[in-house]
Amino acid sequence: MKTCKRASAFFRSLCRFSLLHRSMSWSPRQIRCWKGPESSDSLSDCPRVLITGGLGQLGIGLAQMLRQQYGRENVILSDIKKPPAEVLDMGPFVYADVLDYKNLRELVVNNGITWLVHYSAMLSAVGETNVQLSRAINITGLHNVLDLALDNSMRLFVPSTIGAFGPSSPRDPAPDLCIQRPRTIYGVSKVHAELMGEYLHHKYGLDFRCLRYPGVISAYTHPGGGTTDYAVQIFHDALSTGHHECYLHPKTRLPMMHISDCHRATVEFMQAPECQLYLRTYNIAAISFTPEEVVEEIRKHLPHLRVTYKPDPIRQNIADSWPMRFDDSNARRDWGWEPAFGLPELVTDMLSHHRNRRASVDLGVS
Ligand SMILES: NC(=O)c1ccc[n+]([C@@H]2O[C@H](COP(=O)([O-])OP(=O)(O)OC[C@H]3O[C@@H](n4cnc5c(N)ncnc54)[C@H](O)[C@@H]3O)[C@@H](O)[C@H]2O)c1
Ligand SMILES: C[C@@H](O)[C@H](N)C(=O)O
Repeated sequence: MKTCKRASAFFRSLCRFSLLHRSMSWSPRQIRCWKGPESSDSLSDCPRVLITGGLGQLGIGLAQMLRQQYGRENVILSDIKKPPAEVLDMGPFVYADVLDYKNLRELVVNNGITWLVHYSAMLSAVGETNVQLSRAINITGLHNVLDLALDNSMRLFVPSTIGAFGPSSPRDPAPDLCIQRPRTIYGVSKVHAELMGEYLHHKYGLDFRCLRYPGVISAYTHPGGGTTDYAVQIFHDALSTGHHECYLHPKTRLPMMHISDCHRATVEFMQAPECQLYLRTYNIAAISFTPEEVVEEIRKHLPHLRVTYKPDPIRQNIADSWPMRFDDSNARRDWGWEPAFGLPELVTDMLSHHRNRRASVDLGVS
């Protein structure tokens, strides 16, 4: 609770500062949203957060970052899988299937949830192998959380992705607003989420917030069946066997991001006062690289790394339809987004985490 009070005092003063700072150039919209220091924008109340699909690549780390700011008990992780013991030790966990509306509603009501982070999804590559299930989880599940968020006046975060763009979108860079005609069920469901959330925001005032994440790179958690997964696997392989077989062509460029940048962006965006958000769906960018470029950077640390290329038609096709770079200038302007990790920093950090981890369980390094 102490952490929580400190955090809200900090963000209250930040909000006041930013409103004062912007007073020289107030637009009519900014004036409308200034409701005084104790308005809901002031974040004076500590949020109670529920994360769905929390046992995948991203949920556990986000829960930890939120718990550091708002307290252990105020952030509930949920999923349909059984959590490992160390996750149970970190804080509250509950079973929640996003297809079960009644159970979700009970959780929200009984726990006084005010922020909902909707992470459950089937990612791009695995989604193409089971379109029906993907449609259920990604679209029916989304409708359930939208209804819940609206009925219970929650702040709702739904991540979108570079996969929400398609071959007819501008690819280098892809701006926030442009043609979006993705060719995967994953992409179609994410465009649907962006549009439904924005519609409910404009019609009923739902506090819907959505970031389009690049491919996320993490050392401690494994990716869940996406097209960008090679950029995580290559670090495991580099330190275990010293050989990686890449399923993408060496020159396939995609936007990527270190997991700690992704979590920080999410927390900062959730904390941003409503009056600063001119969009409800923002691109966020950090790095953009090809397999060839990440290999070159890893070889500065591990010169013996051997990489062979065997493009997989499904994932190559998906990657070729996605943006090569993201334009995130709106996020930088509106709520101050700035990544910390470039490619050299990301590679150094990933290798050092993997080395430490392998050493801690007595595994050698190739
Ligand atoms: N990881 C990335 O690179 C990336 C990039 C862009 C966007 N995103 C988005 O971020 C979110 C989290 O991604 P992630 O990488 O952690 O995904 P993940 O695939 O690793 O995890 C998804 C989780 O959803 C859970 N799930 C599946 N069906 C469910 C159901 N019916 N009810 C509740 N939970 C269910 C799974 O058990 C799994 O733990 C997703 O919405 C994803 O689209 C991820
Ligand atoms: C990019 C992102 O949405 C996910 N990592 C995927 O490849 O499907």
